[in-house]
Amino acid sequence: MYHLVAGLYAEFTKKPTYNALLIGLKGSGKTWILERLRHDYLRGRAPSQRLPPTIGQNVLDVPYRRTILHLWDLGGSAAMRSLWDQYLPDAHVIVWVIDAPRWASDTAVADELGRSYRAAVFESLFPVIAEASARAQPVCVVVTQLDELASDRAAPLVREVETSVTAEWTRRLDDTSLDGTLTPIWSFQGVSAATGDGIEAMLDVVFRQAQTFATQAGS
Ligand SMILES: Nc1nc2c(ncn2[C@@H]2O[C@H](COP(=O)(O)OP(=O)(O)OP(=O)(O)O)[C@@H](O)[C@H]2O)c(=O)[nH]1
Ligand SMILES: [Mg+2]
Repeated sequence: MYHLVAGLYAEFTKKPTYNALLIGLKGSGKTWILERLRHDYLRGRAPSQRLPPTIGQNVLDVPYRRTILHLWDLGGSAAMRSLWDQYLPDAHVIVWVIDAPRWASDTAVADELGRSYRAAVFESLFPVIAEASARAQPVCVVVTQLDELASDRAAPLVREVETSVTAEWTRRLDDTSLDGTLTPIWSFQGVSAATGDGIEAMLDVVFRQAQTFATQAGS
């Protein structure tokens, strides 16, 4: 009897869980965002320079609005990207992380065949957006490390990323055989994992996107 009651109680009080997948180029700041959330919502340590590049995945469950946001943070190096495909289908929301200083300077990235940072972002982001759009999964593009810019440049840079990414997406749709009816459900957020600025607003947007997708998909 006890087990039955305990089982029913556990089932009754179980919180909905939404999966958020953090991806983006190596060194963009995914793990720092995860550690900032751990710090702000689970009283963990603030992110530090001692964090190594991610090999495989980091996981964090953030309690938020009577639900659990289950975050997967995957390594961004080219060798790690085959992992992304394995996680994509189970994500309720995809969080794509862009590093503001590198976007602003747009210098060549050695690990990305010497492409400029923006070109490397586009090359790796658009297949993910195409796949996500086909499944109606939402994408939150997060521009991070904004504390590295002068304060009056942060908001314009986030807008510039939005304009640039949406224009490039439209251009590629026109140029390729991608289905022209694919419409990304995306949002753009600016944060600093170092200071915590914008993190709460980002979490709220990510949560709402995940919840809407899960409700519509019945998952
Ligand atoms: N100033 C500042 N630096 C940051 C911030 N976020 C990340 N960094 C810097 O960027 C480096 C890389 O950040 P990570 O979070 O490890 O990058 P990642 O995207 O997880 O990289 P991989 O695991 O290799 O894919 C950190 O060691 C910090 O030096 C931020 O918000 N502000
Ligand atoms: Mg990492």
